[in-house]
Amino acid sequence: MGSPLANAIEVRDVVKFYGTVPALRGLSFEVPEGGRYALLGPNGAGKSTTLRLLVGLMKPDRGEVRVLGRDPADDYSVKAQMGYLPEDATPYLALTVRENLEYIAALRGLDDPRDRAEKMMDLLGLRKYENYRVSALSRGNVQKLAIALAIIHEPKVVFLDEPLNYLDIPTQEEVIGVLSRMGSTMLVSTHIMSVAGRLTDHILMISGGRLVWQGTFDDLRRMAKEEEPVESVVARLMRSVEA
Ligand SMILES: Nc1ncnc2c1ncn2[C@@H]1O[C@H](COP(=O)(O)OP(=O)(O)OP(=O)(O)O)[C@@H](O)[C@H]1O
Repeated sequence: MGSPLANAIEVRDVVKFYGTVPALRGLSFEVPEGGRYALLGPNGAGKSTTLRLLVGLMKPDRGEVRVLGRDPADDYSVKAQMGYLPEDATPYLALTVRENLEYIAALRGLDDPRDRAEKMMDLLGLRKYENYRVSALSRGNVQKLAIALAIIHEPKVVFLDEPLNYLDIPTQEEVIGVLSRMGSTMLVSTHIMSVAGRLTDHILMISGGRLVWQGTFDDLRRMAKEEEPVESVVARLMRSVEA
């Protein structure tokens, strides 16, 4: 479906209000198939809203969003090809780790939910908690399970909202390894530059509901003055827009 150069994600002139609060004010960007892009911006920039529109939970007030060429709010077949990790995702609290994985694998229509659950537990180091109810897990292990549930069906396009929240450093490395080995198109929302740098190779910087800059990490590094850390280049770009 589509040529190798097709865009997996398209956001065109999108405006979104919550009541009278503007969250997005004419946001546009594209992510090519197989691209690994970060949506980087300060608190309240509109990152989570953008992901909610892209997974079809809401519709834009103006403009359009497309995933694999289709409107995610109207087309259920495209949802089968997407994975979504919301911010602070909570799996079913009364079910065990294994039960959550098998249940979601079954709902996703996968051939062998049990096998798939086994695979995800091994991949994300959840095996020793397989019979724990979610309510008894540490917050970090809840996050790992939520990531496993988002990618259990090997989606073509993955939307991850602050995926490394709550994870300790070794676990972050483990999760970065798992996500990096996936061939999916990936859009990762974060306000932390180092998270963007570990998981993606292209930055979409947003502030105040608009795209303010985009480019690669090399582009950013080239913009750095002598000895200037990349984080400070990002802060400079954000300030230049707010001013
Ligand atoms: N349910 C809501 N009702 C009213 N306003 C909202 C709602 N959700 C978000 N907003 C507002 O919309 C704007 C964008 O919010 P959004 O959560 O998309 O930003 P964000 O970049 O994800 O922020 P954060 O990094 O803090 O999660 C903010 O001004 C926020 O206060």
